Amino acid sequence: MPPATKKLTPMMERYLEVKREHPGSILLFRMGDFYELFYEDAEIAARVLGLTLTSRDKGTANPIPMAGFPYHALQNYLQKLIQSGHRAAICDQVEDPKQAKGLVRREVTQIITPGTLTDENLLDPRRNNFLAAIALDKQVAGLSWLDVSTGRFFVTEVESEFLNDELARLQPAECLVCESEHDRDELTGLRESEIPITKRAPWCFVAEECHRLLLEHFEVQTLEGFDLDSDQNSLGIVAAGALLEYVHETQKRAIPHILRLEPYRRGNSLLIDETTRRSLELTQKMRDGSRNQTLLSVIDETVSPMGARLLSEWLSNPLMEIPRIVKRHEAVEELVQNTVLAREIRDELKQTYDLQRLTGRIATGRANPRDLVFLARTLAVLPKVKAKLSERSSALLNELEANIDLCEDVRSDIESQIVDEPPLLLTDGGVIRDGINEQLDEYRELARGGKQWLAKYQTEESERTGITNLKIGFNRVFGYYLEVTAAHKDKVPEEYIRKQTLKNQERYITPQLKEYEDKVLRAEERAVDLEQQMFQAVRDRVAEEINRLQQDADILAQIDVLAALSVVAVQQGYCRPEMCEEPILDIREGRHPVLDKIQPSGEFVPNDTRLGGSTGLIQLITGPNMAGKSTYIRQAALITILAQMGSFVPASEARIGIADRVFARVGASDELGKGQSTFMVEMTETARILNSATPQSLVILDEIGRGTSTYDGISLAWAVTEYLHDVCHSRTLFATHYHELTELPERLKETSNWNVAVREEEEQIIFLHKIVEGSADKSYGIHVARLAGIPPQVVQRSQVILDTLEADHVGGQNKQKIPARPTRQAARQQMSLFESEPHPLLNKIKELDLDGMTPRAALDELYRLRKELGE
Ligand SMILES: Nc1ncnc2c1ncn2[C@@H]1O[C@H](COP(=O)(O)OP(=O)(O)OP(=O)(O)O)[C@@H](O)[C@H]1O
Repeated sequence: MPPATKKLTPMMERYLEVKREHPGSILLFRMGDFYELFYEDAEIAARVLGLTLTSRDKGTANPIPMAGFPYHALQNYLQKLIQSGHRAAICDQVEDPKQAKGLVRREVTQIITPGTLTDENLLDPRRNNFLAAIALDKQVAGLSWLDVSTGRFFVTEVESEFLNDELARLQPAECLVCESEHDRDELTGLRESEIPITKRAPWCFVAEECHRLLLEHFEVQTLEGFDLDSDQNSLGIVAAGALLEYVHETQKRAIPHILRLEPYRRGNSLLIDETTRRSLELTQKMRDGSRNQTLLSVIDETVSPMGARLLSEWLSNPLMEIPRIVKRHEAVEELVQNTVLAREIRDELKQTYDLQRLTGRIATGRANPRDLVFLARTLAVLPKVKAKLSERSSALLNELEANIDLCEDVRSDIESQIVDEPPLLLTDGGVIRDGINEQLDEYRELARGGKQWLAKYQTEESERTGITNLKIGFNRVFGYYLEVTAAHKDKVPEEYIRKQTLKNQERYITPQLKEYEDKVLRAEERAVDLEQQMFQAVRDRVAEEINRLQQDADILAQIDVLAALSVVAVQQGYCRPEMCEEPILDIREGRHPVLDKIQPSGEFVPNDTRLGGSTGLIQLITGPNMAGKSTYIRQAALITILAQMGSFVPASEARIGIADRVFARVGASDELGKGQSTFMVEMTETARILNSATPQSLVILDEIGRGTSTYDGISLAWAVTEYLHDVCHSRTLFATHYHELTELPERLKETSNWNVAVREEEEQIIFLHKIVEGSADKSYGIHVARLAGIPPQVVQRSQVILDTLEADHVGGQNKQKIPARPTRQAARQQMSLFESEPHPLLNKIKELDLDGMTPRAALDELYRLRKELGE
């Protein structure tokens, strides 16, 4: 910031004023054709955006650091700023510099933050970009989330302990919290996550004010119409109000496309906590957070961004009510059976644009001419989709078809006025069609035909006055003029007004020429102005129909998802699951959807899974490392989730009892950075399962108790299984290496032993990946260690130790001592046998023709070899 004593120019004064009003944002200050940054902002921009750092008032005692970029590169630089975790305030010139008296007025027209992006260049088309807000009470949290680009706005209240699960589901791009609540324990998870947090002043979270803001925005007297009771949902309303306040502040314009506040009820969908979501890799890979090789990536066959976002929502919120699930299954089935229909519908959907985000831009007045044309093209698809869906047998497809609003009026408004291929920018002109506005046609005619008129005027005047060499010229000072040489001076008519006298010529103007000049010169400008007005009128008219457009967007998204699921079902050979209320899981020839897709066709070994009903509730799965235990237990969870989201499942047959929650505790997650030990994390997660699992839940456990001493581990795993059996009574798949646990089925009637078959061939183990009844007798861990490249010396040594331990275990009393390990030298020699080149004598021995030698010759050879060795 500048030293107080320094006298600044009025523009820099304005800059500082705006900067003070927007603390925490990088200020992009429009100056002519550039956006300029000053002081610390310039230094940040130089670093983050790679701009050259220069200075204003160079050579003075206090030069101001400065950096800038051309205005048309704004989107590019904004993207980099946002991605590097900054927020940007865009300060534009809000009056025409030509008409400005004095300094051009500049105002911040938008604040860009990660959660309030609306520009399509800054958004991932296949993901929602949620802004979330949290309001805390003692045990409850109000949570609200909104995608400003589409206008979808939700609210809920959750017990604080489930806040992280909800955030993991939503993956917001930015989260608002009250600055006085920022450090509270409930927000530890949020603080440790990568979600950018924006602290807001406590006044943004005042309940009455938040409530008032919502009423005002939706222009309603009460929120009951949204199925929200102000009292019961007060914390949710605080969060929603605080969120809306922030959106107003950053968008700086009306946001009429936010039409509804939808209450979200946690209990209505299958609950999947944060750990489970991560462990099962539903939408993100555990290791790097990428989308590749996740469940979402293998089922995402959608052809539109709206469909892609909805599919991800369905996957994140699988349903609980059978009729709703079955309705989706029926629709998918109809499309599976009619692949031609599915293909044709998808071909139509490929012609659509992102209707939800287009609508958002239209409503906020940010739509450009192309957006309107894209909207019209999307609407043009509606009658075709509607026709294809007419008279279908499934209820959902029928319902969607019936609700499609063709919006022909909107489309004809656009098509009748806007050209088919308009320029991106209104200022380029040529947006509105010819022949619909006389004034506009005249301007255009003038602009195009101006030169012809001048030529005609010149000829006419020349003939009329007899000035044969009369010429029309133009200069910047007084525009168009008629030029007469000295020889014809006396023929100049009275009405000519002399403007300039040169050595050999005189220059004149006439009222007609001026009138025409005025028209020609300004025609283009006026045409553009008029086009702008006409375009805005069309846009405003379209904006009045947002409700209908959003409904169509939602319908197209659903059709896209259903068609995509049908394509997956056909391509991957999925079956329609039968849903039931009883807590059973009966999967025939089930496959892991991701591995099945990435492995070469036919290599994945299908397995049956049967839990509940007459079969026991709990399966203990033992078996060698690498055999496929984790894969098998995860596939059961993934199949349940797929079924409940409305998809077909990778199996030949499946009967699935609705699950209220799916829990997966799989391996050690990398929480060490968060100050917790691996074992602590494992136990915390297990505690959570035991405290929340119900007889409707499905529990997937992989290796409980591994992070502590063997006996502690076994004892914990044992007791956990008993608790799940006796108290939770949940369907459970438990993969373990503790063979001791295989005694459990003798004591717990709902428990059975399973293992993954392997075949031993000579030294080799062949993994068959087949789950069979009974317990495994060996782990083959050492074998797997060898496959993984553990040094042979370690492998051998571990085999010796294992043999001793096993003998102990079997022998009971007479504890054997683990044999001492080889000395270092011996170990080294042993190593050298494994690792270095074979000794040259070995080859000589190998090459001896023993059968062709006499005993004497053999003895001689032996002496010779020994001598050589001695040397
Ligand atoms: N049913 C199957 N068909 C084909 N390949 C499979 C199958 N199940 C597992 N695999 C392959 O075996 C690998 C190991 O599987 P998985 O991780 O499930 O083994 P595991 O028994 O849990 O091992 P560990 O006990 O070491 O964790 C998988 O990455 C996959 O490549």
